[in-house]
Amino acid sequence: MNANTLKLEGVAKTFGVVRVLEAIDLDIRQGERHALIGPNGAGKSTLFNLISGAFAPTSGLIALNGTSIGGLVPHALNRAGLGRSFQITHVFDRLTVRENILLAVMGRFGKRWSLMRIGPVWAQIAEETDRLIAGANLAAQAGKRAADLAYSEQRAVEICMTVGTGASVILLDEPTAGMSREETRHIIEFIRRMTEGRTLVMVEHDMDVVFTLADRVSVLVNGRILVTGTPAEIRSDPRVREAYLGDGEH
Ligand SMILES: Nc1ncnc2c1ncn2[C@@H]1O[C@H](COP(=O)(O)OP(=O)(O)OP(=O)(O)O)[C@@H](O)[C@H]1O
Repeated sequence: MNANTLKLEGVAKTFGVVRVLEAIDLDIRQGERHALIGPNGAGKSTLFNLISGAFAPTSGLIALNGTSIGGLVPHALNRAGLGRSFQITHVFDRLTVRENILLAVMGRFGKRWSLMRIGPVWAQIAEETDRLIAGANLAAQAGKRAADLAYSEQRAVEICMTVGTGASVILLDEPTAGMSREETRHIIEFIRRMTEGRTLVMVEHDMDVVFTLADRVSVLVNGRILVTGTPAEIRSDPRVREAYLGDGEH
């Protein structure tokens, strides 16, 4: 049994002649919250896209619980227990908050949309949907169309949908992008609650979020992992300061 939920070994990605990622080794441990940070253009999104199956690696191994997943299509990854939320919101605008989240939870229970939602499985689906809605403080919005929500509320719906699929590894791409301080504070608490007992991998620019939420942080610079460590280790690492935190950009 492999203790590392997600393992990357020698992962590289080139686009044409451009080598974007090189020799990436990364061990994401079961149950940890792991942040990927780095200066603009370091390769964070590319790495995230490789892990979530949007791109296949040019070389190297990506394994989930000891099984290679490199190059699997997203729905196959989903079945393997990996759930991804996107930087660009992927909720269904015309459906209500509850319907959106219900859809994600239904998928987990292998159910399709139906008007006859009776029986023990549907009761379980409804219960889980309501638990997510309550956890995200979305009860007052449950009957509203997703299109009519504030941006931060749409992001919360999206995170509920990702968690609702039952994924044991949750991937979040800049979960607080475009949010106010207050919204950010709220969503951090929400993510913390929702990922309890699961593994979280996130790309995040906001250092307050990273240092508050992450158990470990990997710093990516020029397509390579410069260092992986606890927030305290990362904060005090002179290489990180030089390469990233000290560049005055963030
Ligand atoms: N499809 C592509 N074709 C060619 N080059 C690409 C492609 N996607 C990304 N790149 C290049 O790869 C490098 C890394 O990009 P990436 O978006 O992964 O960085 P990032 O760390 O996420 O940056 P940011 O913080 O600005 O989002 C950049 O130089 C980018 O121009």
